[in-house]
Amino acid sequence: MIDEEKSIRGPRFHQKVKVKQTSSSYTQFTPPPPPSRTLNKVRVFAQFKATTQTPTPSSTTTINNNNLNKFDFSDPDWKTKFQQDFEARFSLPHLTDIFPDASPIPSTFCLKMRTPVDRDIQGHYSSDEDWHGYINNNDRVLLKTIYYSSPTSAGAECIDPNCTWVEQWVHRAGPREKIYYKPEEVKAAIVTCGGLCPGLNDVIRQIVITLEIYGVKKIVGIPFGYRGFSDQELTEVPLSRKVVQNIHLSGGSLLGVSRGGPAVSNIVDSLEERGINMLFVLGGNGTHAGANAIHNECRKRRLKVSVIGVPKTIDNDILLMDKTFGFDTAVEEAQRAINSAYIEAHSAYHGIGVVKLMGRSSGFIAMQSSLSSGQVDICLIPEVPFNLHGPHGVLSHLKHLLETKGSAVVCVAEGAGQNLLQKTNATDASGNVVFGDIGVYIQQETKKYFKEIGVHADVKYIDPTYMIRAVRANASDGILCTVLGQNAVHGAFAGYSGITVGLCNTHYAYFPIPEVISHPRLVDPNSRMWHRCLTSTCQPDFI
Ligand SMILES: Nc1ncnc2c1ncn2[C@@H]1O[C@H](COP(=O)(O)OP(=O)(O)O)[C@@H](O)[C@H]1O
Ligand SMILES: O=P(O)(O)OC[C@H]1O[C@](O)(COP(=O)(O)O)[C@@H](O)[C@@H]1O
Ligand SMILES: [Mg+2]
Repeated sequence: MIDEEKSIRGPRFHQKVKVKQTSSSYTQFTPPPPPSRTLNKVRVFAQFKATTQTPTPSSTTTINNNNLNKFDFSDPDWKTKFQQDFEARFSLPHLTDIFPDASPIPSTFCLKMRTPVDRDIQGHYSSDEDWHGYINNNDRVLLKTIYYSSPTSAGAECIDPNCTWVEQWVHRAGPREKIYYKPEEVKAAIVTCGGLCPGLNDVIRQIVITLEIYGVKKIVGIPFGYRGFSDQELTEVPLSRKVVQNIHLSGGSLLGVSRGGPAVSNIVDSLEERGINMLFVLGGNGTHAGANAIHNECRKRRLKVSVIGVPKTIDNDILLMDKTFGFDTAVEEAQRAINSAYIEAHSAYHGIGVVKLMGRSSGFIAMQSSLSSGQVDICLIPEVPFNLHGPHGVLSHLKHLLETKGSAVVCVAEGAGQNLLQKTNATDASGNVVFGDIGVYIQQETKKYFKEIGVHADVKYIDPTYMIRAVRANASDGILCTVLGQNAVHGAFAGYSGITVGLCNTHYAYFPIPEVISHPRLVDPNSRMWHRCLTSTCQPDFI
């Protein structure tokens, strides 16, 4: 709906344009006709409903309650309404939402660049050849791929109480044939926020390389997270392929990281002053909340700026993605600590090894590391409550393990069992609650317990958290970082903003930021993966 005229203020975009008030509908997606298998599934539901009573969700059923309260599942049209709502929620904010007259140009991104002679006068590569390597704006990726025939199926993620099959499509990431920025008018900035994570340098490197392939000359790094936008002593870091060529060979971030920082309005002031019109933000939940706020502020000020997130969280706590970069590396590196704890415990008389791994509210690293190592007897995560003391507590099980196996290994996520510790009431500069040290607590309580019952126990505690976070990305994360970095640049040139990029059922997709950070992604205690972990450790419930 075009209904008003406003003046655009922006780093390099001053003109009068007509403005859309709604932020949706950059392209209208018509879902493809359902394949025959889908039709079969619908028939299965029909049979199911006809021959059985409506199943009630059991304790093993996950009903996604995000946005579901507004649907009346007795309405025969609820599925259509759900899909329409889903499509609106996952439509990607685009520059044309506020600049409907912005006209795209043919992409300058081309893979046919054999020799420098192929470049035009400004160093671009010609893309007027008949090349079919582009993503169509209507391409989609299926978000959920399992059809659960019953809400009682293990790990079932259901929308309605019958667990009806509903296709949920998200936007496919990649280079578009038409782009909304002239490379010579782009000043791109990269910022890395929050804590460290393996792979940050790989993503920075790929963003720079891809920007250069589009023909961008002005690329800078903002030092030390959002703080770099306001701290006068911190100056922009000029970036080029030459600068970033080897940075992925070491961990950390070339640009530095930080928590806390200036208000969003100050960050956007700084973007305007610096003439930045593409901002690539690497960070977790908090950083993405900031990126989305920056995107909204840019829209409010009518700036032609693309803000693109790349999810960075070693905790793997971003919604809807197969995994985030750095997580794989963390799991791999954690093996060294778990193995050391095992060797120590196994070599001692009545040895107990305790390893603490990162995971503020999500126990993915602890769960996957325990599964992978096969050396862990007790895995404790924030999502699953446990008692230390009492007949069903962890300590009593440790006693049993010493009696039966002679040694034991405990792997605990940092956010687990916080209810057992005194609250610190402290927060870090970003507002995250500072946790008590559950690893130290378990070590102390274990020593105390075995002393009290007069049983010898040799307890060794390993906290490898910062050693894990600082390593360079492994090969698998290296690939993930590479593709995410490239897709971030493609998303910006395609004219999107307020989006992030992630791996979705082995494909790469763009998501509107709010959809992936509404809450941290958690381990589902009813999921197959957690059940597999329990099968592997043979641990009982500790409640
Ligand atoms: N809700 C928010 N709105 C705007 N900025 C935020 C918000 N939450 C966090 N930030 C900023 O994002 C940055 C990183 O946040 P933090 O929680 O430390 O790490 P992460 O992004 O890894 O979760 C910090 O500079 C912080 O000030
Ligand atoms: O000591 P720091 O830098 O605050 O980092 C500790 C935090 O970093 C993390 O590993 C990841 O946190 P972020 O995703 O917010 O960077 C958490 O598990 C942990 O609580
Ligand atoms: Mg966080």
